[in-house]
Amino acid sequence: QHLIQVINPNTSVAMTHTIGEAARSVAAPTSRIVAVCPTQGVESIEGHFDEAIAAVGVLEQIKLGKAQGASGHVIACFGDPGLLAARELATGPVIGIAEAAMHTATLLATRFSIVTTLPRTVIIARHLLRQYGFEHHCAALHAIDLPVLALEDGTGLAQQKVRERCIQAMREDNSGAIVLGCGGMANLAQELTAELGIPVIDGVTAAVKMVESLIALGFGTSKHGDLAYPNKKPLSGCFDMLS
Ligand SMILES: O=C(O)C[C@H]1NC(=O)NC1=O
Repeated sequence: QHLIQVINPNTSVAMTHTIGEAARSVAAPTSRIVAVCPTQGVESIEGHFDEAIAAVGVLEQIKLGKAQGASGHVIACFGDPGLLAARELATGPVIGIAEAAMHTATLLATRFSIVTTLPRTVIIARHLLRQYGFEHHCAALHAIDLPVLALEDGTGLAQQKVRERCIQAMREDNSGAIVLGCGGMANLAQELTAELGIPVIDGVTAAVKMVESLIALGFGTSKHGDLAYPNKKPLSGCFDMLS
């Protein structure tokens, strides 16, 4: 059995549950999924400020996951906050849900669209497309213009908006696939794929399978170069927990 730690970088317990359930729904019998979120931080991540705060919580969870024997880690927020810092700390593979969903989309279609929450998250997704080299693969980005936690408010409004935006994207963008741009949308992908007849990709499930593949191939995060373990030095104040 391999323990795979799935980290929801925001502190929403409801979203952590949604993410954990999605991860378990695709996990191999040889995988044990543990879904966690930071003990302190921000309840939803909707910009660079939130991502900076969340990144510290991600690092704390990576450290805890390593101590529990995790073979790999998923960062289950569409901004992939703290991804490279987490890779320095980790021994096993660390996959962000944005990169996982984007990579998966490029294996299934020549162009994909992204449906996410807020307009400002669309801009951050553009930064990620550039960082990961997928700018030319992404036909368009759409926002449902609702806050992240609307996905957990129980009204179903956000889920309906995601569905409408996906249908619109399929009609207008000439994309062969759609990427869901929020960890809280993880439980929508399967139904939307069946209804729309094109791959609607959630990064949580995609990342879990990628981590499993890398573990099965015998790969961990490279420790040669800039993802080597951090240089040892004293960490003061609240950062002592990362020592
Ligand atoms: O920015 C977003 O919409 C997505 C991102 N925020 C968050 O708290 N979890 C996420 O996946």
